[in-house]
Amino acid sequence: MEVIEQVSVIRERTQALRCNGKRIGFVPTMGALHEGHLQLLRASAQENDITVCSIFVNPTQFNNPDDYKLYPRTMEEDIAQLKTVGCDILFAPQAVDVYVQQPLMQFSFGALETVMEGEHRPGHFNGVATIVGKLFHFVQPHKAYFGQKDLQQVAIVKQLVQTLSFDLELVRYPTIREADGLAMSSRNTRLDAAQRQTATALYKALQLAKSQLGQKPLYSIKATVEAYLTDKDQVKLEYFEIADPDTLQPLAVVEAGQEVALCIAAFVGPVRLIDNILVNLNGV
Ligand SMILES: Nc1ncnc2c1ncn2[C@@H]1O[C@H](COP(=O)(O)OP(=O)(O)OP(=O)(O)O)[C@@H](O)[C@H]1O
Ligand SMILES: CC(C)(CO)[C@@H](O)C(=O)[O-]
Ligand code: BAL
Repeated sequence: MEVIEQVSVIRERTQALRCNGKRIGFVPTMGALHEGHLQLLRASAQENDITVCSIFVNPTQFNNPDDYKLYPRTMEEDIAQLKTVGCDILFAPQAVDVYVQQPLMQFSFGALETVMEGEHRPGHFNGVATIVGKLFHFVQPHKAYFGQKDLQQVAIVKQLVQTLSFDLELVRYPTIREADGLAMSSRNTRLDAAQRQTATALYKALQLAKSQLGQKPLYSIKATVEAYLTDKDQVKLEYFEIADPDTLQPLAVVEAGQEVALCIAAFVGPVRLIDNILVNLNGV
């Protein structure tokens, strides 16, 4: 596996690969790799000639300085893992090389950025769109892979691709979970043993809500989830929403045949986690 740090080098490398007719798959990450990332990489390796992974803890998408400072960084282990999943190129740039031009461009994603992650993490999606746009220019992929765990991020990136006419295919890959249901996330490593145990409450809350969909009104389901999590030590719910899976707008009612996204964000101790499931309301 080739490791490239410089923007000018990755540009030249991927440009040459494209000219030679190679199809490039791309998995952008912030490192501290886990099985969720590895599955995206395996899918890319299977579906493309060349797989590029980026590792960059992007400062502009963090709204909380402690979250940025404490974000896990495990480059040596990451490199070892990447070699096992058919990754051809690791792009691991420095912030000074990525952010030469200031100030940042301001994006507008309309209603998509006023709810959930957009509402609770001011500036987050502007930072995500900025770095993802830059990475797409640097890597020039044919196909880019994102996880459903960050469902709203996928919708933002889809809009970015459409608005700026990037010529690539987006893949939304299902969420990979631990055996007890907790969505894999790099931030899970910041949980202590008790918090790790408690963190399963997020997925359980989603399952509880799912079991009531079609049986109870949505406001009552939301109240049930809030009550369930209020009882849990060290858990502070930020939001639970029942939303349209494409627009991410909260729904007031659901209809038979509709697909809905159940989305949650909560602090477990000092660590903010998110999760979601998609539910198809067949026969409701
Ligand atoms: N459990 C998972 N299953 C599938 N894809 C995932 C999972 N976790 C992360 N991804 C995806 O991997 C890509 C890189 O994510 P990132 O590096 O932020 O990891 P992360 O585990 O989501 O970390 P954190 O949530 O702590 O920021 C994103 O597209 C993300 O949605
Ligand atoms: C897409 C991404 C790599 C941009 O920094 C990040 O938001 C992530 O890891 O989900
Ligand atoms: N995995 C999404 C990136 C973030 O939390 O900043």
